[in-house]
Amino acid sequence: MSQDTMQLVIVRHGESEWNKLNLFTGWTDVDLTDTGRAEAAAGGRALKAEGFDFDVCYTSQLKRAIHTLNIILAELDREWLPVIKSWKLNERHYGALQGLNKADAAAEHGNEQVKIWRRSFDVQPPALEAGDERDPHTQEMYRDIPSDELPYTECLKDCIARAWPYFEDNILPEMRAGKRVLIAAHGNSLRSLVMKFEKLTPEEILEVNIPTGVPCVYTFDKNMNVLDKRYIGDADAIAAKIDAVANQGKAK
Ligand SMILES: O=C(O)[C@H](O)COP(=O)(O)O
Repeated sequence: MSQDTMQLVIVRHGESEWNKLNLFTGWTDVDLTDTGRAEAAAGGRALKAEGFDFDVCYTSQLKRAIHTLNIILAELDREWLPVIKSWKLNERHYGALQGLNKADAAAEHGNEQVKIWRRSFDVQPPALEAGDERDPHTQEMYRDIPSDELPYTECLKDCIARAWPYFEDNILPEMRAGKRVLIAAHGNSLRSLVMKFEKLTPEEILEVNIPTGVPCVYTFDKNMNVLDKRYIGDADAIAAKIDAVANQGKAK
């Protein structure tokens, strides 16, 4: 990397148990499926084949992202790298939709409503009731997080409001210092970063879907303008995966 450019690799976790069942997941802490583990391993091998190396890694507090990162690091023989976990990179909180089937929700509420819940910039899904068993305020995982920072639901705008300052305050300084950074996170926490990286409008981000387990490399100039963006892997297979994500919210 020349001193004038900065490189960042982002990867969405591989297929999770709830991706497979097509359930709204959000902060539900489900694991990867065998397919998801295989996707992560393939992503790691693709990075290795292209000669990528990293100095520091970031992920969320959710095991599907953590395990994806671990599998990639194993493929790269870099399990010793520092890994920083933050809830600020968690998936967008899907509120009371968490646990519902996306296609069933579309059959009940219509494809358009489900697309708004999934992809709109500033429409929140219905919120959890305080004390619901899914309420992060009651979960051990978040016991150190100030209660007023934890959500009951989030739209993309809310997710950006926590993920972007985290990126600017913690990750960007490492990139500016010349560190090669890998982020393993989630469909919508990564869409939050992508919207800011690519300066997309709310209309443009609506059509962005991120495939599972495929590393995406960004090259920035020192003012964080994107010079290049590319997914690593077979273009047709990646396009099919992106389509599959977009179609998850359609009635069968
Ligand atoms: O939280 C979820 O259900 C997924 O991780 C992302 O879902 P989406 O593509 O429906 O937003």
